[in-house]
Amino acid sequence: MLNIGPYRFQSRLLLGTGKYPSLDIQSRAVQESGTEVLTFALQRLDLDQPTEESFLNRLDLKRYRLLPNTAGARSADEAVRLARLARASGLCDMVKVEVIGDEKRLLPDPIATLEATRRLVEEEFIVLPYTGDDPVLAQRLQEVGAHAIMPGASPIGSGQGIINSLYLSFIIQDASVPVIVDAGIGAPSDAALAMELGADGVLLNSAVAHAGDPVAMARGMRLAVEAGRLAHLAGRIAKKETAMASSPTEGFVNQ
Ligand SMILES: CC(=O)[C@@H](O)[C@H](O)COP(=O)(O)O
Repeated sequence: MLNIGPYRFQSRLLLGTGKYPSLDIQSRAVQESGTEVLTFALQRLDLDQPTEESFLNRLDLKRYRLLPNTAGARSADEAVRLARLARASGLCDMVKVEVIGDEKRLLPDPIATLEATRRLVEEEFIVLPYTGDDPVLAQRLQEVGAHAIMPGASPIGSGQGIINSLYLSFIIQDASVPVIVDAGIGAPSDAALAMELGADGVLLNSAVAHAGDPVAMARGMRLAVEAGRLAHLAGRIAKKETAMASSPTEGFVNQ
């Protein structure tokens, strides 16, 4: 069970909703993924025209918890404003803080992210900041009350998978809130590795939305997250430098 603030989830896969080839494919991929949490950029929604065709009209929203994100924000002020807008529109009190500080690489601004997180926690939001893979910043975010930490595996949309598994492990080891690896996941093997390292969940979008068959990839990601979690709980074997026969070599009758 994944616990984020007051919310409980069976699925550990959180899914983005941008850039699918069609709304029909998106809604089938969402179902196939088994996700219970859907994230979307608040800036993409026209809150004044809720009847406009959007994924929100296609899905049975009782089955999902919405996680609006502040993508597009370039300062703590903008992120806080977007989060307030989401709450005022009755969307959800859970928010993914995303403040970009490097436009070219879409990397998060650590200082603005920390500031926005602190202010939104004070305003009693359930706050999930998207951050780099810096273990010290992850600690600071927890100190100001973040309900989960979402370190990037690699730049958003890059599909490069986990660049720094060591730092990610440090964040996971020290965390007292859920760690959800967010952004840069390219293939199910990346998602499985994040879970094997001990992450509590994975958030991804591009790897499914841009796949040749998004619906099949959504299923692949679901299975990978489940497999990685099982492997983490089961405990993998240690890596050895030398070979070791996997069949017993003693005690046979012909010896
Ligand atoms: C949808 C969303 O929140 C993205 O900003 C997120 O970070 C996913 O990144 P990928 O598209 O790389 O999976």
